[in-house]
Amino acid sequence: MGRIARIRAREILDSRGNPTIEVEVHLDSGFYGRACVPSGASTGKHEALELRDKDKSRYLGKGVQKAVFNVNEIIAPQLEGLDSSRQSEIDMLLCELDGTENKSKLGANAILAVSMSLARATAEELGIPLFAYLGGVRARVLPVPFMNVINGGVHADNPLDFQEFMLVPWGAESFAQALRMGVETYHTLKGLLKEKKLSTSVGDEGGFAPQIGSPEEALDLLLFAIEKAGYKPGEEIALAMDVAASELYKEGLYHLPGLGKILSREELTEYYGKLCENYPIVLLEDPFSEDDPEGFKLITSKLGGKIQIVGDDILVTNPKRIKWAIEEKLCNAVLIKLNQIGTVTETIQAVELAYRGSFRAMISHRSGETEDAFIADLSVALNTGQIKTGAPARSERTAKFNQLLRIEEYLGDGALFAGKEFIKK
Ligand SMILES: O=C(O)[C@@H](CO)OP(=O)(O)O
Ligand SMILES: [Mg+2]
Repeated sequence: MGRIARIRAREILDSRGNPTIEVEVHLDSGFYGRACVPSGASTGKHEALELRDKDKSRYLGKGVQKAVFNVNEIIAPQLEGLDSSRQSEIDMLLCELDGTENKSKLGANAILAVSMSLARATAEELGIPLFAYLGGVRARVLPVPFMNVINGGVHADNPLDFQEFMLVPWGAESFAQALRMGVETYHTLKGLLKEKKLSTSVGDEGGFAPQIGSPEEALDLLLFAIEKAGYKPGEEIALAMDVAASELYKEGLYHLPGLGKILSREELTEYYGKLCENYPIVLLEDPFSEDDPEGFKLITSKLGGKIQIVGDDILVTNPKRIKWAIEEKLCNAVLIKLNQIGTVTETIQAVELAYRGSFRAMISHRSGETEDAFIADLSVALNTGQIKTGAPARSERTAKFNQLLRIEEYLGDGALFAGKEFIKK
């Protein structure tokens, strides 16, 4: 296999106009792989460290020149000459070179960009698609797209307390059909908002950010849009929410200013129970704070038999934390974000661990994204059956949807759309 000849990093921009890192790994055979790293806004405090320069004279302190330097000057000399197909070995070497628990020395952004472009370079050299390189012959499940069409929380400037309201077109026969169902509903929703004289401006992930405060109002709008677009709510298109509750948690209570309420863990659980009775909700992400495992335990005991309870901030794609969540029955699914942990190998390990504990896994984008569609390939490679990558109307999000369309076409009759089976409890 090809040997690593040269590694180059550079500073580019993400979808929020903030700097991020891009890396190219060139092999001696002439093939190369390129990858860009995304960036979160509602980040978990146990995430691997995203290295930023803090030099206020450049990009208001958000530059990533230090991470670029670490790749070009520290990582590259160590990796040059190595066989690029030894992904897990090289990923472990990267962890060793860093030497810290949270990749704070070299930066998880620097390390991940190398890890991802390494995988891509090898796939290029082998002449096979990235998903096939990462997943082999088993990789054939096209995920149900969880489409975040109403944004709130720290991703939007509206009063909605909950961060994401998602369409789940799980009744489709193929990914392409699921995407079309979601897109039609998205455009119908836009018309509906206009009719109601509500704003059609969008949040960070391309979902609308109307000036509404209650989750019920958002969910009603979605139900109405689904029906108006000609689909059956629940049966054909279900709903999901990422509450991102770490952002709402202060001194043991959940502050919901948009709704005009401050709720205890028990009251919030009751509220979720009612929402799930009244709406076809199939998944709740981060319903409680990363600092409130008791809340997670409570809701999983109450609703975990019916719907997916997904841990994002609380688990941060970290195998150790996922193990803890399985043992303690904190939730029954895990959100998977490459940059929360920092290498491709550890991300795959996190998913495998989740499966062994009978957890579901959902591959996810970040609110600050790039044109890189790595996660689309990853979702098929690992047969997760579910992906969330925003609304279908901004290029950094459609890049992932479009890549999934290509993969489905490439797999032909071998493709299997996840549908309800991968989502339903
Ligand atoms: O909370 C989340 O799940 C993500 C992605 O939707 O947001 P962020 O990237 O801001 O952490
Ligand atoms: Mg989340």
